[in-house]
Amino acid sequence: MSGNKTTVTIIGAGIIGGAIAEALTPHFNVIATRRKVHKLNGLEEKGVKVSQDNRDAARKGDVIILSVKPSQVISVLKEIKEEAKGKVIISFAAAIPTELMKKVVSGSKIVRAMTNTAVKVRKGYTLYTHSDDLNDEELSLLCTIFSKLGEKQRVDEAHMDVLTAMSGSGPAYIFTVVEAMIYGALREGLPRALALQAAAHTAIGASCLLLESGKHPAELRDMVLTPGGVTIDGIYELEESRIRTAFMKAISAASSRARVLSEEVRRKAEGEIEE
Ligand SMILES: NC(=O)C1=CN([C@@H]2O[C@H](COP(=O)(O)OP(=O)(O)OC[C@H]3O[C@@H](n4cnc5c(N)ncnc54)[C@H](OP(=O)(O)O)[C@@H]3O)[C@@H](O)[C@H]2O)C=CC1
Ligand SMILES: O=C(O)[C@@H]1CCC=N1
Repeated sequence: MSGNKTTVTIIGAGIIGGAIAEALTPHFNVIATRRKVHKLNGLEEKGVKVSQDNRDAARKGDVIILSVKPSQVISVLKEIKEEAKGKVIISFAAAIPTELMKKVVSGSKIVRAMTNTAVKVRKGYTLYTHSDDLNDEELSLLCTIFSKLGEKQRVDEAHMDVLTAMSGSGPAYIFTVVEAMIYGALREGLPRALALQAAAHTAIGASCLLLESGKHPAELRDMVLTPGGVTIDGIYELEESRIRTAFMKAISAASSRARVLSEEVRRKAEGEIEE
């Protein structure tokens, strides 16, 4: 705690850690680390304290966020083990189970979270699961931290790999769809900027309608299909391209990759823990 504010330490402030640092800075004291510390100059200008020293940053943090690559999680946990004792560690790494992290830092309380790059505009969707040793104050702090990133939801850890493939990876799929729609419009001669605005606002509107109406997407899609009208011809083309199969396969492939990654890290970590 520095002054009245809680200190949040972010270890591995790259794409997602940097976005989290920016989102939390107005509300907390934030310390961010990475090895190439000069790359954090932009964050420093926004009020984040930057450092190369993970252990010192972990010592100063009331809560520690880990946003290094999955393959780096275990070695960073070992490095900060003493400084993180008794504290909450929130890992945003894909595919690393809480139980594996707990083996390395048994004296810390572990939260496994997944969010997405929409944190940059405070519209992230954060899924999280945690060990059962967090007290009410820590749980409340957790909710405050996640709500500064966008929407949040606690889930069963069994769902985390698929949710990583859905919500963590999801912006990449949505951008693929939006990009493809823009290309379609360009083929028809629409100006580039107008095509982008039309695709992006349509995506926002459709998402809001889906969430607010509570209706199934199939029902909402049907409402757009005027008999003998325009949209059904577009949908006919998409169905011929097996677009739904393509997306189903994408989610399955990414989920499988998360499970493989998890196994790879576990095997490597178990070797290191036994040493
Ligand atoms: N990108 C995304 O959309 C999402 C990513 N994630 C998860 O977040 C994590 C990070 O992903 P992402 O931000 O994309 O990757 P990045 O490579 O952008 O970020 C990782 C950061 O960790 C730093 N780092 C590496 N080793 C250390 C170390 N020993 N000590 C301190 N910092 C270190 C790296 O900087 P340097 O080399 O300078 O040390 C780098 O900036 C992953 O585990 C990923 O699964 C979760 C949700 C979404
Ligand atoms: O692709 C990845 O592994 C990370 C996790 C979710 C989004 N990016």
